[in-house]
Amino acid sequence: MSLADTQVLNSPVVDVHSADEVQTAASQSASFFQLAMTALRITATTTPSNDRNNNNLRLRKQITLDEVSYHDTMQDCWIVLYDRVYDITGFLEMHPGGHDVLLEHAGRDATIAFMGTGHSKAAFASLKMYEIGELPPRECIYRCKGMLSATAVLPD
Ligand code: HEM
Repeated sequence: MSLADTQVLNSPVVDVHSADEVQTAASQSASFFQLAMTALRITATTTPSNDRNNNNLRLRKQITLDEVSYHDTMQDCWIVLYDRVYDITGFLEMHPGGHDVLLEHAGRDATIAFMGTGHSKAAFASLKMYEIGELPPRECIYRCKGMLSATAVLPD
């Protein structure tokens, strides 16, 4: 190997870029970063698994059981299912199981009755339309930190 070859091998690799190239690369990686962050945010708000155990990132109005209890009539009917509060006034007459079973739980937690009647996935999905808030953490019994059971069946 000649001396010239040794010098080439030992010389540091110098990558020369113009200021424009550097700027373009920087702005490309910045926009990639923004894109990635946006994707993360979308995933965080739409992935059900983030919604478990009170880690939900969607902000819901907190409504106490006491407040729910005032809405217990045919004209103003709220129920609680899996710690979420639903205003089902407009749904009473449309319920395939009849309005009376719903009214029996007006102003109360209806989760156990709802569970026991084996509702379909479609019924679970339709809950979203009536959701108006959630119980404060101290009143939650299904979506609590450390909860081991029931999480697999919770609606989103
Ligand atoms: C907002 C809450 C509720 C929604 C959106 C809802 C929705 C539905 C839907 C879509 C069905 C038809 C079958 C199915 O797709 O599963 C159904 C049936 C039924 N629901 Fe509900 N339901 C609600 C709350 C309740 C509650 C609290 C009870 C309490 C007992 C109840 C009792 C029944 C019964 C007994 C049936 C069966 C009717 C039959 O097949 O003859 N539902 N419900």
